[in-house]
Amino acid sequence: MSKPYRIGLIDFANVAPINEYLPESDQYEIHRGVPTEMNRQLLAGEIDLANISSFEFLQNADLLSALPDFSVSVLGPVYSVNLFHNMPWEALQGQKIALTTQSATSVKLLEVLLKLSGIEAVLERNEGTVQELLDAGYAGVLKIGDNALREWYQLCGPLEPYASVWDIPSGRGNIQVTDLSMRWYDHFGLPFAFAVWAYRTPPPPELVQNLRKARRTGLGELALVAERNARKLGLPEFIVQHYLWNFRYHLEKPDRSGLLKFAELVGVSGSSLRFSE
Ligand SMILES: C=C(O[C@@H]1C=C(C(=O)O)C=C[C@H]1O)C(=O)O
Repeated sequence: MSKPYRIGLIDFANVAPINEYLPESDQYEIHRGVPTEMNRQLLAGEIDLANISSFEFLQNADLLSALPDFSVSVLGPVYSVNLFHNMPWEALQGQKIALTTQSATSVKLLEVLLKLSGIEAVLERNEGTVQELLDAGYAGVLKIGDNALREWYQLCGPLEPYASVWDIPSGRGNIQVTDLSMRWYDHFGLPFAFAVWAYRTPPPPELVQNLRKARRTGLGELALVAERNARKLGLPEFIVQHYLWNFRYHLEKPDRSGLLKFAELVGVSGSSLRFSE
């Protein structure tokens, strides 16, 4: 019997509406991890297809193709890709910023956004809570995924279930939160695509169909997905529900335009990108 196809899934709540509904099959084997682990494993050939950082896809366009209709994108705020900083954005010039080790895309996005403001900061990988890292002398801390969402709510919450989005605070005390995809939107008016589903070996059609079915079921049952993940994260259900319904999972034309803009800014030619199944 030939080796089963290996798929890598990021175990963040933002992909739970797809991942929690992907059935087991003897056609494929499931691996799980944070984005940087999935990026590495896909490039090392340890897995065949994975939900990976869009920046890694751009950088390895010669090796990778992406499924044409899957992404983790947002238009405006994402709530889970946050720079927490204890001085104004403009004052970050020359300051130290701690970067999560889980991210490739968001680290590059931060670099792009700082550069657009003419800011050169000292970027270093370092893990810890936002408070620990600020106490250690960093002026900014970049977090993504579940940790970022939790730290954001800890700082900016509690919120009333029926509060207007316009009333969400963007920080507390001396800590401000810059939501990177919101800042991207302010610059370009485009969605930002954080992740795509990329592969080296074309996937069995059954897997692609199962991913599409999983997404449809998961989005249809979003309240249940939110309830389970809220429990896991220790957050109110309405927060996780709002977080999840805000994502754009289909890599539609606006998301591709955002991805192409990002490609241009990081010096990758859009025509080198392959989207097929
Ligand atoms: C929106 C997010 O997107 C994630 C961010 C990634 C990155 O920065 O490399 C990779 C995969 C995405 O799922 C998030 O996890 O908060």
